[in-house]
Amino acid sequence: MSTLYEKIGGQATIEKVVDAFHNSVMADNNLKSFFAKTDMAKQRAHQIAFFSQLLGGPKQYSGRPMDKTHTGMKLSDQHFEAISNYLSAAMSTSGVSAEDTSAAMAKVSSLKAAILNK
Ligand code: HEM
Repeated sequence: MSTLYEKIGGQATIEKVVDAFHNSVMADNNLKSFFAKTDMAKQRAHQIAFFSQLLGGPKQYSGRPMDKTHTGMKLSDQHFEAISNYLSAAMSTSGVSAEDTSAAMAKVSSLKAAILNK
């Protein structure tokens, strides 16, 4: 059975998704300040590895776990929603089908409690 990672086009699609996602986040005045001190090249590599792994691709993520990464950011439901919406839109514009996008977003939603540290 093919994984979601394979279905959407593997690494190449995930790279496109992460680039479109980062462009949207960094153009949003309510979100970009969170990343003021972030090395975005490293962030890009970690996001690509993280999403690949989350969707059943190679286990190559070497960053921190989601709760530790987002500790102290005082994130709200609205922040999570805004980021999720950009991610979902980035998948659509990168050619991921509606069905695969919603399956991927279900996996992202399952991380909500850890990311919000709740
Ligand atoms: C929607 C689900 C989210 C996922 C799947 C996610 C995933 C990640 C990943 C994989 C990293 C890299 C960790 C590392 O390099 O060790 C990261 C870092 C980061 N995330 Fe998220 N994140 C999410 C939501 C959010 C939200 C809502 C915010 C704030 C609005 C946010 C802000 C950040 C920041 C600022 C960093 C970089 C921290 C640093 O510079 O060290 N994330 N995230």
